[in-house]
Amino acid sequence: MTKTCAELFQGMECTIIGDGSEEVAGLAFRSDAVCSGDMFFCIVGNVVDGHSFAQDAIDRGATSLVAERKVYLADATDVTEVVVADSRKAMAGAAAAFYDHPSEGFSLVGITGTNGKTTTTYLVEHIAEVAGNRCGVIGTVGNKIAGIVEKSDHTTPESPDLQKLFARMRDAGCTVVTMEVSSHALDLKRTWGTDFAVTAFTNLTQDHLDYHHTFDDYFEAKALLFSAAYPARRVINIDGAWGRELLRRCTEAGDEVITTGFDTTAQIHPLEVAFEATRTVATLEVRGARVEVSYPLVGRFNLENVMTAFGCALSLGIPTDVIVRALATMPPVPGRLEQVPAPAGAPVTVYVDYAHTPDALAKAIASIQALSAGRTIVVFGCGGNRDASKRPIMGQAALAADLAVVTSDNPRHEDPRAIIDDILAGMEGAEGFIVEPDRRAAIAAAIAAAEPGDAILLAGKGHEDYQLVGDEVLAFDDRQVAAEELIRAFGETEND
Ligand SMILES: CC(=O)N[C@H]1[C@@H](OP(=O)(O)OP(=O)(O)OC[C@H]2O[C@@H](n3ccc(=O)[nH]c3=O)[C@H](O)[C@@H]2O)O[C@H](CO)[C@@H](O)[C@@H]1O[C@H](C)C(=O)N[C@@H](C)C(=O)N[C@H](CCC(=O)O)C(=O)O
Ligand SMILES: Nc1ncnc2c1ncn2[C@@H]1O[C@H](COP(=O)(O)OP(=O)(O)OP(=O)(O)O)[C@@H](O)[C@H]1O
Repeated sequence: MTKTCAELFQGMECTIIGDGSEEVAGLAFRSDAVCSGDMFFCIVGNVVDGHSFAQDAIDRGATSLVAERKVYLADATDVTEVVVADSRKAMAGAAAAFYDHPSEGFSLVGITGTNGKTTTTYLVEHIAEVAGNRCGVIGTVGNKIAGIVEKSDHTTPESPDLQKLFARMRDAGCTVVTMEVSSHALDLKRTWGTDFAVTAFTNLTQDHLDYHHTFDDYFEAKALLFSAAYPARRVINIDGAWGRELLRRCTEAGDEVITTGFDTTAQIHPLEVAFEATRTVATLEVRGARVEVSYPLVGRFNLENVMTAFGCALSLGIPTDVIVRALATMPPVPGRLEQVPAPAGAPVTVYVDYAHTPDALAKAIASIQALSAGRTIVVFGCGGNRDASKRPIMGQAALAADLAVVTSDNPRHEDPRAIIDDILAGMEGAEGFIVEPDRRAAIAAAIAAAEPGDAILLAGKGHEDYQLVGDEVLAFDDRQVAAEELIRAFGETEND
């Protein structure tokens, strides 16, 4: 059912210039995407001022404008103009109203943190499904409605796209939706006006300082999800100082909190753990009770994600025995410590992992080392036109492996060799690493350098099946390339 302009802004502080009674057909924030009857939101961006596209939007058929200053109207036109203090907040609020506040129609779990968001959302989805829910998922790998996956452009979509997606999930009968909430999204108010049942924090380590500039600002963006703007039950990993600060704030605010982590004071923490080749078996203390879990994910960091997901599931009211049963059958998460199929008898094991932050790279290398008796070889690079300050730290982290192969990872508009030079600044004094800007050749070099029993970690691209070079999206899938190079090195027959 369509809404009028005035209905979308009911209860919001704004000045409506014009009639306000016409129906709004849709919401647009890009002038070139405007359709007839749309409401166009003028947003002051980091690159351009969206107010300068108001005329363009009207010419394309917009019948109402939302702006932070009066931009368009000569007095007697049939275009309604809504003047607000903050166009992004207004857009998110109007979008929630446009779709009848869909997030109130299911239990929404919002997960934020530098690493582990995707994995934790998948874990919560699986547990909720086993508990009998129909689920929606929103995140980096794609959006899922009751098991059907769609590609996504953003980890957390812009508010009109997000609310539309929520509405589709509500209309499809989803009872639990689990979503990744990026720091960009929180800062840009994409989730404003959304009703969360549970918000969860995984960790905070270096990333995205190209956008947030300082660690404090990065943290404050994440912390918004735990502020009065988003009342919810909280799940907080308290292994790091940032998590403990969040806990302090949430406790002070009187929020209901479940703490998780290796920290023995956490309400959910491990007592004993065995990291096996294809699964992890652990005894957890869960709010004072001993709980045995066994799940087919590997790596120490995944235990952190499992504990966070456990906390989210308890916050949703899912019983412990159902959570334990669900964890036992957890499907793999695409591109997260995923083993590449190898020819029979190939003496090396190759893993693909999405580690593209220094902390993730360090933890992925440590996880591989714990799984493998041989040496660990890491192939990695850093993205172009993204946080350059993390490059030398990634280089340093890679030195934990026995051999590092430095290569390209979505160079975008930067020269791959210049990116590699930034990485090498963190590897000064180290010996024996290989530099190979061509990612396929780098993977081949790692396989050629491997000795029987070695494990190779291809870090950075995970589930991605492309390489971003300039404006081009070139087909490139680490999993496929590694499988081909393994066949080239060791023959044709594949293992199961
Ligand atoms: C850094 C960032 O997030 N930027 C977002 C921001 O862009 P901006 O402030 O630069 O916008 P701008 O280009 O100056 O334009 C200002 C306004 O004019 C409008 N415009 C612009 C040109 C035009 O011809 N017509 C028009 O109407 C734009 O739609 C915009 O509303 O606002 C735009 C929409 O208003 C977003 O599309 C854009 O996301 C860009 C595409 C992006 O790449 N974002 C990434 C970094 C992002 O959000 N990533 C996180 C996850 C990160 C992670 O964890 O890895 C995510 O949640 O996806
Ligand atoms: N709890 C964790 N702590 C540190 N590193 C982790 C953790 N969980 C996953 N990782 C590492 O981060 C990589 C990405 O994991 P995941 O996709 O779950 O995180 P994310 O927060 O969604 O990342 P992004 O925001 O970049 O999509 C994994 O491949 C792994 O290397």
